[in-house]
Amino acid sequence: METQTTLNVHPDNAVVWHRDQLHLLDQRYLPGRAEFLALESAAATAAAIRDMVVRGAPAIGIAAAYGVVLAARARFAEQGADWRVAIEADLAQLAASRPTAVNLFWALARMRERFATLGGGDPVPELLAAAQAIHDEDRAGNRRMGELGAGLIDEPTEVVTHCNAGALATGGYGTALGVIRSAHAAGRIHHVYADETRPWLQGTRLTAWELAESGIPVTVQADHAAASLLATGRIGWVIVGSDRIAANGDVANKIGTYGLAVLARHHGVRVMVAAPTSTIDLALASGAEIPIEERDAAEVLACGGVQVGPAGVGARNPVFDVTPAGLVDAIVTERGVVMAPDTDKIAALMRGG
Ligand SMILES: CSC[C@H]1O[C@H](OP(=O)(O)O)[C@H](O)[C@@H]1O
Repeated sequence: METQTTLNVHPDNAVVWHRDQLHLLDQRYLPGRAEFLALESAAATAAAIRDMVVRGAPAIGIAAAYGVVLAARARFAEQGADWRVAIEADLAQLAASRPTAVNLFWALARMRERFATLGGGDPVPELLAAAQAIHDEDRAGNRRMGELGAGLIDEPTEVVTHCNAGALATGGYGTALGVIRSAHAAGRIHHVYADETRPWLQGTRLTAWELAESGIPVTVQADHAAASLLATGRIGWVIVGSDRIAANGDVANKIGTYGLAVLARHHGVRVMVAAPTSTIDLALASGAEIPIEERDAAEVLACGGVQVGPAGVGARNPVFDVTPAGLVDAIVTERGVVMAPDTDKIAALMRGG
């Protein structure tokens, strides 16, 4: 883990442990306003995840892991050797922050597993090492996914992406944008069309910023413009991330992904989902069991923080949907690629087969 000497605003620095504090690049206002929030408690970390200061499945898990370190420091100071009992309330608060990204629960479970291995002294040094290992593994895995995903793109093409599955959503480099970065470097992607991704505009604000910073040609489009673009035949792949993948390969991702996948199949465009194996939830047989977060209706009735809908009108705001495995051509993970995913193939991947 590189030691952060300065908090420089960069997509790879969405989550930074710096001078014994957790620093989050506030993604609610990027790219216009770039500032870090410094957090010193699990409660503040849970609030930051809930309020989408930090967002993106792996980044949420990494932030929560550092939130456990903050909790352990406070509980050990208060309770001494009894910190393990008191900290459970903090883990529950972190687990309640957002329901869909399974990486949150995976990271909390991995941190809790370390509790049993610790002695009676200060748990912070070893728990900090555990959180940094989660962070470093995620960043390294994204590089590997980038190589594997780029290898699926057999000729130079243009692609569509949805939401932000970039460095900002992960420990660095990105999942879907990691594939795009690696494929662009290999000369296999020469243009990216980024869906704006209403209502939170992760595409317009975050993906466009990341790709522009990386020197990758990017064009933002209204979400519904993807259909006629796919009809042109110019697009080789739709490349997206994921928040939770069920045991049969069904994929939960940002709202709109399912419709994009239906359109892609209709127009013969392949769909690639890039996600670390920490996003795969073998406990869920299918996507029907994935909890889908509903956020405040006000997010739909506003744009860029400005109310645009009439007062008194209701709105629905599911922020994820589920794409059936049958519409996914490839799931790319750090352990390998699953083509035409199904339960047996996912199980073999997770066994290391
Ligand atoms: C690399 S996971 C990115 C994933 O998370 C996003 O959701 P949110 O911005 O609400 O956290 C979106 O589903 C991305 O594909």
